[in-house]
Amino acid sequence: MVQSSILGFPRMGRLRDLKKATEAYWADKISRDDLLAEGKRLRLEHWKIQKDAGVDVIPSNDFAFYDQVLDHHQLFGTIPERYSKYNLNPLDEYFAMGRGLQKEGIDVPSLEMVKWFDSNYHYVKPTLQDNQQFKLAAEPKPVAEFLEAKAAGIITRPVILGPVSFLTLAKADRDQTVDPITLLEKLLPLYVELLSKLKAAGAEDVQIDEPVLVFDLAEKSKAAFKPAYEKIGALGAEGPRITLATYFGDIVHNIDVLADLQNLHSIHIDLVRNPEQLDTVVAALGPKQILSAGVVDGRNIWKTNFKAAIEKVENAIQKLGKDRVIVATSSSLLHVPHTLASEKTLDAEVQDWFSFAVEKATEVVVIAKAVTEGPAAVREQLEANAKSVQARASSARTNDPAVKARQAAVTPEMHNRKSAFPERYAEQTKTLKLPLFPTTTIGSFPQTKEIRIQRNKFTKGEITPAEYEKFIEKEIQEVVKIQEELDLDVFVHGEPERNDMVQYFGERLTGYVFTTHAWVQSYGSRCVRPPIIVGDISRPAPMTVKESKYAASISPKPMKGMLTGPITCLRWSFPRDDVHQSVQAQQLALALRDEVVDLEAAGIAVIQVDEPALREGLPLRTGEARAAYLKWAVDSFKLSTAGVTDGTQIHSHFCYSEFQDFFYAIAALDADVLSIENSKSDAKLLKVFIDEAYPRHIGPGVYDIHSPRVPTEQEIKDRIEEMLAYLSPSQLWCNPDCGLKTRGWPETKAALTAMVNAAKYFRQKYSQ
Ligand SMILES: Nc1nc2c(c(=O)[nH]1)N[C@@H](CNc1ccc(C(=O)N[C@@H](CCC(=O)N[C@@H](CCC(=O)N[C@@H](CCC(=O)O)C(=O)O)C(=O)O)C(=O)O)cc1)CN2
Ligand code: MET
Ligand SMILES: [Zn+2]
Repeated sequence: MVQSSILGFPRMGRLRDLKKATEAYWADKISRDDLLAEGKRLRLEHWKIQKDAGVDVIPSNDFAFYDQVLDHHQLFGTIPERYSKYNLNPLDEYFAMGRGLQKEGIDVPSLEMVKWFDSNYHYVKPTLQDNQQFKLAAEPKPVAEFLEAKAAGIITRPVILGPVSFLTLAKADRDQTVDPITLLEKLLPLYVELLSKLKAAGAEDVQIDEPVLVFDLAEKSKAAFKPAYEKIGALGAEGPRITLATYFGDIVHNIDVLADLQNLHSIHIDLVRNPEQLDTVVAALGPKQILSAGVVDGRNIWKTNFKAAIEKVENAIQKLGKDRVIVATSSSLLHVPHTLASEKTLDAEVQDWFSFAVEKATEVVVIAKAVTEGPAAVREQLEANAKSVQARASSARTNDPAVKARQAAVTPEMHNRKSAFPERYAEQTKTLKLPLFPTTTIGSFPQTKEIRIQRNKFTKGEITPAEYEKFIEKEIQEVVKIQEELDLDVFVHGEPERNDMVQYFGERLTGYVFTTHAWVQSYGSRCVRPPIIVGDISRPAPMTVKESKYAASISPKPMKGMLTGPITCLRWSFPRDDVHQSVQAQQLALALRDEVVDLEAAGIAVIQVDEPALREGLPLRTGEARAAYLKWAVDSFKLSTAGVTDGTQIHSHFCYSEFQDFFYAIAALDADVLSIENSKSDAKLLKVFIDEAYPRHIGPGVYDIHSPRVPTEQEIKDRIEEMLAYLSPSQLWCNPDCGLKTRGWPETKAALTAMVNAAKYFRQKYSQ
């Protein structure tokens, strides 16, 4: 019998229950026991959903209160001393690492958070010491959660991050020099101990994720697989059967590693992203090894094409036999929303094209049944599926001849500004007249409860568009006044009208549909509701001009217009899977180009086009694919921004990624001013500016906005001082790491006051 399996389930709950409980706990509105109980309730509910759907292999330990990678810090006893020294209870210590803590004499920033592979999920980077010791937690979470499920009558397959991935994704702590992979020998006994404990608790199977196998691995990481899995495999019958899971790419370039993994029970591969790897991987399996075939997409919301998925699985069965193949999701379902059943406002035509986590659970079961018992056993489901796949392929929604015609008319010149930076800058200074170390913010100001309540009322029709507009104007007045008081140099309107920087644009563009409950975890308690691209994209009307124009009309200082760039709109949406992403990006770029030109015409002389997702779209492996991506991605940004005159200053913004090895691409965008997250990634990034001899203006973030912690003026001065070792005073801007929407007002004002004071200090110093 061919089994069905899921690699991980979204943990927020149907109505973002985990987010609500976690934030209530942080606000001291519920107790620790309440939060722990809510976590337990959600885990149970999610196991039951999968069990009721008929899924054979159900994951556990895929749950986390903040991030599943961060969990391993407590699991392995690698909590940096700056957190452990307070002897907090484990939950608070865990949140302190995730989001920092500033309370009752405690003042500690969070650990660094970065993108999880090429997704919009963020993990907390394991951070290790030169003299790192490891110690398995007394009650390891994977064991506890396995037992919890078992007590409810559900036998699960616990998931843990593998040792090679844990160490490869880790970094040395600030001021430490250790290369984490060299700690393998010390770490391995903990895996052995944990696996024995899991086995003793009754776990027959464990999923060990080694997603780094899809990278071009450094030799040291690659060589670590052999000793790691020899040791783990040596447990034999004393340990559980191991499924080694890879996803988000193929493992063909690392196929020789499989020879060292022959004592593992099964190997999971992503056959949605890279179906062509099947033959190579099958050929490299040991004689008894099982293939876990990831054929149901864990990263997108399109209904699985059963016919195509069944063909892939049948292909594997032909070579391996029915008892050596498992049907699985391509990756964890963490990246898709909970259930389509919550969507009450989607057009029926498109609703039938989608499948979220709950629906995907049924999909793996149907596919497994089809290949086990034959198609007749699930005839009805197969017929219904073929019908929706066909309906989507032939829908008039997907094809807009006017958009196609406009794309055909794009010329190379449309990608370039009229003059080079020095001439542009000369024009810009005529109108802008900025001081040295100009201060600005990244766009959003706190999205207060009041803003969300008013927007909610507006969405529900409880207040009129005019009333909502009036409310937004009042908010803009407020942030303009505050920016005046803070004495910032380039103002923003604060983005109060935006629910999210991508969703907002999705809601205003033709070719998109959007949802009401389709939330996906982005980091910690924060979620996004990615809009869905279903057809060709165009802009029926200006999207941001009204608010920017209003803000400029009441502000004495330059007002920065604020847009989300084409690549970020694409990456943070659920994209189409029927046309290449470069086509979708160009359509977005053309829509945004019109918006940029309209903003300029409305008198907005500084326009920021955010592209924080540019880096995450970079193919995970080096080589030709990367060059091809960068060509169309950079072109899309340039196409969206190059319609303006020299005197209009184009800014762009980057955050949430490691940029050291990517700065050349950001430089290629030819933006006049960049703001780039820097405050947690040490001086590595700064060094690049010298290496690249970066010629334009730049504001590396001077403080971390992900934490409620307020930086001191001295800290900010130290940051700027550090930057001045790499950049000249005339090119440096002063700004936070990212937008302030997730922050409260008191900490925002305090932090910006410190920032403005620090900028003034250097302005004074360098103007003498
Ligand atoms: N798409 C996207 N990806 C991104 C980022 C980003 O800004 N956008 N930033 C980076 C980090 N990720 C982030 C992701 C989310 C949030 C964030 O603040 N999310 C909000 C939700 C934002 C939102 O869409 N809010 C809506 C809906 C708000 C809401 O919850 N409404 C309530 C009702 C209103 C109420 O009583 O609060 C409901 O629907 O139940 C709005 O403002 O209108 C949250 O989780 O709290 C921040 C950063 C990288 N990736
Ligand atoms: N302009 C946006 C903001 O300030 C940029 C955010 S990047 C994730 O929120
Ligand atoms: Zn940002």
